[in-house]
Amino acid sequence: MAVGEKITISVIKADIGGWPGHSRVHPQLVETAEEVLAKAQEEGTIIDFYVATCGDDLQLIMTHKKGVDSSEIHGLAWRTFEEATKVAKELGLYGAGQDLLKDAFSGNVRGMGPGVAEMEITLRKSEPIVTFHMDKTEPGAFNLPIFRMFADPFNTAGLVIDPNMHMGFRFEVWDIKEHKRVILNTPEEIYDLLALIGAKSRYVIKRVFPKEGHKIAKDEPVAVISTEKLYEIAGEYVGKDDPVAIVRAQSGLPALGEVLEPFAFPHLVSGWMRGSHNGPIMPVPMHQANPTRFDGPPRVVALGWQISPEGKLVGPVDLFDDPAFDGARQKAVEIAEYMRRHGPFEPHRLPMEDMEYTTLPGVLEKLKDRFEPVE
Ligand SMILES: O=C(COP(=O)(O)O)[C@@H](O)[C@H](O)[C@H](O)COP(=O)(O)O
Ligand SMILES: [Mg+2]
Ligand SMILES: [Mg+2]
Ligand SMILES: [Mg+2]
Repeated sequence: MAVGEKITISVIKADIGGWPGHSRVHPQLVETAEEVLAKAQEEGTIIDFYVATCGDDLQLIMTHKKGVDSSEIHGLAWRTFEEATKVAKELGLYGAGQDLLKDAFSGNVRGMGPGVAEMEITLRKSEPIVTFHMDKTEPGAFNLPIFRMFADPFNTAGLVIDPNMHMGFRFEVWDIKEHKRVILNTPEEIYDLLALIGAKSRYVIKRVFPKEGHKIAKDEPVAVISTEKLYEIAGEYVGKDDPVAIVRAQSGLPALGEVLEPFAFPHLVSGWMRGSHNGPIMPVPMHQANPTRFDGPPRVVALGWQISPEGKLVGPVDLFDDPAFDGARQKAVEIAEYMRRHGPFEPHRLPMEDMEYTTLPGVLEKLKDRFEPVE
């Protein structure tokens, strides 16, 4: 492994049991995952790994040479989750195995419950990356911050003043209902992009790419977000997707501080209690990523890394463990209070269309026959 060679970074995550309720991951699950991954590292399957947590989600961060969608790496993640699920069951943790929706692994964890963000990149001389980890929300929660990082000159000064970024970026957007995708160029198609990604429960940013002429090849992602939709897999509400993302930084890409800047504003996301409420996303260090109030408010953790020339993960640096984000946390508390005062009313509660994927239709079913025509 050396600078200029291809390396893959995979973040694969699943909720395999909460402690207590849906609030956090028990340390024994982290230890179990570490043991399985350490063995895989010894055997040479992966180069390096780190086991992170956000709320009740266990997150495996791995570097390797097997490319994206590798059955070996996905199989390793699946086995790791299975081993940790055994421990979750022994401890009687809540919702043990919650996100493992299929019984047997079939080559790829996509569509089986876990969330996946992976990118294969050509290692730069110095490779700073940030992995983001969210709990109690959905992939569309990344739309606003990723847009700001790569397309908003009021967030990212480099778009205006760095000749290496001035040409803008390309956004791959998925329509997660119709299972289609489109690539839009910024800055020229910013309004089209916003027309889609403002509808964050349907259109989600999957990847960001550089444009022709950038130092990084045009087909190499500079950001990738997990976009799995659990309710479509399970056919019933089994918790939110709780997405993850990987973002590369510096040297013709947003600087580390430009990557973090969008989270100084705790924007409203859907999720929170029962995946059914809008609320602010609170940027927190890992030790504070434990949703409590009304099972929330939703959290986001940012871990900073340098990838060494050998492909090692040098880190993590817990980036929101900084008083510079105290204001955002305080603002999130204020917004949480304001939203909570609405109780079961929209727009705190999600609109009916989004409630279809929760347990509410089960409640409405019993009223069905009591409706009569209005003259
Ligand atoms: O959204 C939630 C959990 O999501 P998650 O597991 O983090 O994907 C929680 O608010 C639960 O929906 C809530 O605690 C009720 O849980 P159950 O009692 O139905 O398991
Ligand atoms: Mg859970
Ligand atoms: Mg969760
Ligand atoms: Mg979940």
